Amino acid sequence: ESAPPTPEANAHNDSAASTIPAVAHRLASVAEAGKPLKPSLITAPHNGHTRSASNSGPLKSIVDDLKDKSRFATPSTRSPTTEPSNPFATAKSARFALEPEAPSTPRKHQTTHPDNQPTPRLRRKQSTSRSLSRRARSSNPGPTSPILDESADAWHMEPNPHCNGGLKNAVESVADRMKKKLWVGTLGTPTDTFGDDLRKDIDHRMHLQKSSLPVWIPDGEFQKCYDEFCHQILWPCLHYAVPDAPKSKLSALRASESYADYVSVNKRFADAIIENFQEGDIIWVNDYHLLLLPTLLRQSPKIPPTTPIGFFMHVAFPSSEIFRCLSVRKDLLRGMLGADLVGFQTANYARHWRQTVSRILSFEALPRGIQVPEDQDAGSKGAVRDGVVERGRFVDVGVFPMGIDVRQLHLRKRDPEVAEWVSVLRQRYADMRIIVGRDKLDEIQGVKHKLTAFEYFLDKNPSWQGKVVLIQVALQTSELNEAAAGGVADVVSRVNSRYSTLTYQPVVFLHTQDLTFSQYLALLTVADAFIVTSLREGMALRTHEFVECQEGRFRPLILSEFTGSYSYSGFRSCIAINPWDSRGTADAIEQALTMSDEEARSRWEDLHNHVTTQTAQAFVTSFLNRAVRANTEHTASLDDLTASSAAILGPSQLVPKYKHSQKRLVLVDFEGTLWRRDLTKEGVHAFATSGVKLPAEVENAVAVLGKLADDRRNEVWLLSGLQVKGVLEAVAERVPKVGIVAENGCFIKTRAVASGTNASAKAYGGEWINMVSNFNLTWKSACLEILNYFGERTPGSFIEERGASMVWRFWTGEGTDHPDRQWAQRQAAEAQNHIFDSLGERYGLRIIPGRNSFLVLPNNVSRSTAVGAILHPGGPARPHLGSRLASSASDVGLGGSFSPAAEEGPSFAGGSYAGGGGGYGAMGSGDSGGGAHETDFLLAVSSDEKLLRRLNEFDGAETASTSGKGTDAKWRVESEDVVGVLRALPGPVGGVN
Ligand SMILES: O=P(O)(O)OC[C@H]1O[C@H](O[C@H]2O[C@H](CO)[C@@H](O)[C@H](O)[C@H]2O)[C@H](O)[C@@H](O)[C@@H]1O
Repeated sequence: ESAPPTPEANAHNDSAASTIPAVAHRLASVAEAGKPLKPSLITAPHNGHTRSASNSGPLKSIVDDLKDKSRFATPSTRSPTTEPSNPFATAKSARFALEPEAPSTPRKHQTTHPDNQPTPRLRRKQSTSRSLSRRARSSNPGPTSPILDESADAWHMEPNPHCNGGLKNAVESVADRMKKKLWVGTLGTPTDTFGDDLRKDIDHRMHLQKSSLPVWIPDGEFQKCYDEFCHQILWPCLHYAVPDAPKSKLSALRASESYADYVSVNKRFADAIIENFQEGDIIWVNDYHLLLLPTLLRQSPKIPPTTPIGFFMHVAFPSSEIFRCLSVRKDLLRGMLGADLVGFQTANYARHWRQTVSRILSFEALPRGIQVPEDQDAGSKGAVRDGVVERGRFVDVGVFPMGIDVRQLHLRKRDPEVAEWVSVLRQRYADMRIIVGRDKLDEIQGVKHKLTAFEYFLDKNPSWQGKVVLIQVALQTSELNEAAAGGVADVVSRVNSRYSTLTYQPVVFLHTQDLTFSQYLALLTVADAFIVTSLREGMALRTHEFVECQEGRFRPLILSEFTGSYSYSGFRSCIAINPWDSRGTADAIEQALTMSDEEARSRWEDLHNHVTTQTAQAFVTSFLNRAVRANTEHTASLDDLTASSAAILGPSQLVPKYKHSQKRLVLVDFEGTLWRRDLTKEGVHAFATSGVKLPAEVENAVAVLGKLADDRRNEVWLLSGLQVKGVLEAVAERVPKVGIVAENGCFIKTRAVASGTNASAKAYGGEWINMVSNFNLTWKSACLEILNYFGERTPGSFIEERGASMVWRFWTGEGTDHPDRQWAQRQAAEAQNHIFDSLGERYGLRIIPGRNSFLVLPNNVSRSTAVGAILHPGGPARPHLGSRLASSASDVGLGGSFSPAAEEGPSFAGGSYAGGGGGYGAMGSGDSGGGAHETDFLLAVSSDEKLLRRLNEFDGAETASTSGKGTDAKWRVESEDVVGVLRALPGPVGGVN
């Protein structure tokens, strides 16, 4: 994949030392001295290499192959040897001839063919796949043995064309803002024979000169990890090719062996990073080669939880239906979940990943990320209660489109050498149109599809024969991948044999190593169209480069709909193609070649607008900022947790403060805390109808709440996931002064209070407010249908239908290892998938998986949003406004500035209960007719850790967790003790109660 250049770094073949890059960015204050570093690849000392990872011999260049084939297949149509197909080869001699008049720019920017390098043939061998290059050198002494370095140094560095140049350039583009950084990666050359002294020397120089930390990996292990597991299993799968497709050369057994090496490589990276870790580092792990690394790092006691870890996936991510074919699917996903932030190139890839995690690991997938339950998180234990995940770690998921460093490319294309080659190319193809493509030579990038379509185009349009040339630049990949792409050479050969003449060759097939970056930029500049036919691709930055180079010409881009680039609106102004449709692609070629300048320019402007706004700089800064923010949010409460393991709450901790407070807010969970429900079908249904008699346990608890609510200094709220009808209705009747949150925030019953200061004053409030009245609830019938279907297959399961939400209880028996439970759990996962797929996005639903049940409810509604509404001055849950809002809720949305659509409602932050202003005194104003005091006592007893964490933001809040496990709350309390603690709070002194 091509990428923008930097003055010292050639974009498409120059990249960081890391061939598997993980980046630890040190944002320490020490400024990096000197110029930006030139990316490097270490080459082996010529006499020290005996690696035998493979004995297959050097990879034969496909160009050579092609030339051989063409020679035999099309003798009559070959261009004369004096005019080779490579335009640069021809032009080069012309250029040399012109040199006295047009002095050539020294090749200081040129990294593909530094002047001091060996022959191109040898260089091509060096530039094959990282591990294949090792093979080439190890098994073939003589012409293909390691580069003989005659300089004083025993070894030297050179660029690696297979690295992610886009990433390297992106990071360098913000070098001025990133004071210190360290690239962590592999060397891209066999290293088994390197002795200790050499390794130390390399470590030292890489660190000093390249800010790089080499990870030493045995050759065989690297080869299996990279060429086998990464390229034969993961890469195809991530690009929608099922791993066990017949074309895959790896048996299942080999795949699992190579996975062991993948694990090992990831561990070596983890060890290297951990050993070199410095307090304050941000760790940025890049791409699919290192999926396990985030969790390996997160589990290390040497990496503090406050270290931001970001993971970015440069390549595509498929639908869960494809990913689930991987035998190690769970391990890979868990590996990624160690990050604070997981980033993707497009919203679709991000969505696929969230769905895959939800389906395969059964974790809650929210629009903003993944909730990892505590018992699934590294090293912690806990439970999910009544369908609500109480505690765990949150992993943010975001979309960060990779871009190019437009500024640098702009500078680079002004290089006189580029202009020189532009003029050479114009002469060379004076009467012809040029279509350019640049791809990695594996099946996924669809080179064969492109060539087939081009052949079809020439066939269908004889008038274009002799007038258009396709210049295809190819980046070699591993032997196996190239085999999979098999047939490219044949198609080139066939097209050339069909349409070549003495002076015309329709397809010019070049390797990246056959041309310099200046030449490539010149090609992009003179191109009449650029064509990408990837069957699937993460982004495709070469499209960005083409657009930038077309400033002034504005010729069109022919782009596969299956690239990341295409998913951005600016890129919709390309000529879109389905690469599998040769006919359609041929039509697109014709459209591109005949497009009016006016139309082409208008399309180009849209494309260019994207390229110049979604830049490399924007990519790096937004990713790192979000990773830091995510970590800050995730660990804010952990600080408290680690500092104080919550003590047991008893009345003595509350009474003094309570006694001396005037405005109090008490929030208490209902089921699971005040009421231990019978969760059998009979037990649940017995209390879900109107007119139920409250169980004694509940009667007792609500009497205590009622008494508290009688104190006019107190505002008491019951928090529940249950529907209104049934028990909550009865509670509301029994204790009208207690406010109630039902269905996790879908409904709120305001407190019934008196408006004046004496007992005869008129009571108001006490209405049920529908907080989701603007949500379309028609999803419920479709959801019921799905659940009924799965219910029939899951003995003992039943549905708990509520007003705006629904619970499927798939297991009510004992034990977690029961085979029937395992079956039920699988059915539950399937049911969730169906609901999520068919209804999730359409209706804005979320699914919260529990241990034996799952809950389906509207997005962005939770106990936290409900408490936001309670705290919000003048909000829908304020008694004095309740009546008005009850009737007009659907007109005004969800109440003034408060809106549950803001995911978790209004921020509670602010350090006082008053929230954003107006004073939490509004809470008391219902009773007092307008008190201006702020609440000075807040007690929350809950198992909802998210809620407790948010309430902790208020100074002096007394938060108590009933979850029975690790908590961020200030206190712990057993559910059965809650009523006792509340009862011990002193009754009112004076007043009207
Ligand atoms: O060949 P690999 O070492 O396995 O690496 C995979 C490819 O990574 C880079 O491309 C990916 O990232 C680009 C920048 O974000 C993106 O534009 C592209 O679509 C991705 O596939 C690298 O540039 C390629 O050369 C590698 O093949």
